[in-house]
Amino acid sequence: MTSRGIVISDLTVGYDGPPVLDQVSLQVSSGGTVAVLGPSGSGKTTLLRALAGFVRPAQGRIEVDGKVLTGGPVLVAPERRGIGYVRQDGALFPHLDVTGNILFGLPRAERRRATQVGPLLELVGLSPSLARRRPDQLSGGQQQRVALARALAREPAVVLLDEPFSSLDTALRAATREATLTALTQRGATTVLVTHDQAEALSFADRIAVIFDGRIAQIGSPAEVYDAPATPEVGSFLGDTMLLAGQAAGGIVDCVLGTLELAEPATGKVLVMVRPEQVVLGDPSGPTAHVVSVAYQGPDAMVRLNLPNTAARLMARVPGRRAPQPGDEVGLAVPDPVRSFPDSPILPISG
Ligand SMILES: Nc1ncnc2c1ncn2[C@@H]1O[C@H](COP(=O)(O)OP(=O)(O)OP(=O)(O)O)[C@@H](O)[C@H]1O
Repeated sequence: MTSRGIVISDLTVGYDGPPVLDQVSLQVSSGGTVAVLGPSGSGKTTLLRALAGFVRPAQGRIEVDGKVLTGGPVLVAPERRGIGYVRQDGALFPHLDVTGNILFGLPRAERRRATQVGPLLELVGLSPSLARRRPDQLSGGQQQRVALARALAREPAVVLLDEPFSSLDTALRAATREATLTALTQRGATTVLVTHDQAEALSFADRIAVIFDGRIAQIGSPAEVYDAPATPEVGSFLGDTMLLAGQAAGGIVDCVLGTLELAEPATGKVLVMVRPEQVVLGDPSGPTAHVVSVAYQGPDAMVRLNLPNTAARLMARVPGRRAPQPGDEVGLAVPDPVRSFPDSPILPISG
C-alpha cells in the first residue's frame, strides 16, 4: 500500500567526512506540518537539501505520496520533485518585480495566468498592489512572503521552509508565520519547517522532530516533546529546565523541592525534571528559598532562587506583576506531576 505524505527511511548523508545525518527516519502525513528542531550544525538543512534533491544520500530512501524520489539507483532531479523550497534569505531575483519573481520558472502556459498572482499574494497576507514592486521596495517580511508565494505558485504537494522567519523582528515574525501557516493549510501542502527556535516549532507544527548530531532524538506532538521529553537533553533543549537529583518510590519522588507527584511511576535514583513555570511561589508549607535575582520580562518574570544547604540553582517563572524582590524569602511548591529520568552521572543540575 502506498503512503500519502513524506516517508523518509534510514537516511544517511555525509559530505566529505562522517555522516551529518545518520539513519534518519521520519514520516509526515499528507497535509501535515512537521518542525525539525535542533541546534546549529545538527543536520536540519541537510535533511531539507536531501528532500529537495540537492544532495545524494549515502543510504536511505525518500518517498512522497508513494513515489520514490531517492532510493537505490533512483535520484529524481530537484525540478521534477514537485517540492517547493523557501530558503532563509528568501532569495528573490533583485531585477524582477514581485510578479516576475512569482512566475519565474513556471511553464509558459502557466505563466500566462498572471491574474493568479493577486490571489496568491492575498493567500500569503500581502496586498495585490505590491505586484509591480521590486524586492528592494519591500520589507524583509514582505520579501519572505513573496518567496512563499513563489513556492506555492507551482502548487507543490510538499513545501520545505528553512528558517524562513529568522531574519524578521518579533512582531513581523509572528504575523508572517501565521500567514504562512494559513496559506499552507489552505493549500493542503505537506510542510517541513526547519528551525532552531523552540517556540516557533511548538506553535507552528503539529509534530516536532528533535534532531541532535544528525540523529532523531524524539518525534512527537508539541505537548509530548515539551511535557514528556524522551531524554533530559531533549527536555533542556525545548525550554528552561531544572534537573534535580531525586529518590523515587512509585508515584512520588523526594528532591530538594519536597515530595512531588510523578507523572509516571519510577523507582530508585532519578533525575527529576521541573520546568520553571511548574514552581509556585508563596506556599508556606513548602521549602523556603532565597530570591537571588528577578528578570522581569513583561507578562512574566524569571526568578532565580537558592535553597539553604543545597547547591541547587532553582528557577521559577511567575506572572510579571506578582514577581518577588531580590532578597525575599519565599515558600516553594510544585503542585503538578513532574517527569523523571533514570539517574545519569554525567548530568548535574542544569539551568
Ligand atoms: N556543503 C557542505 N560540505 C561539507 N560539510 C557541510 C556542508 N554543508 C553542511 N555541512 C556540515 O554538515 C553539518 C550539518 O550542517 P547543516 O547545515 O545541515 O546543519 P543545521 O542544523 O541546518 O545548522 P544551522 O542551524 O546552523 O543552519 C555541519 O557540521 C556542517 O558544517
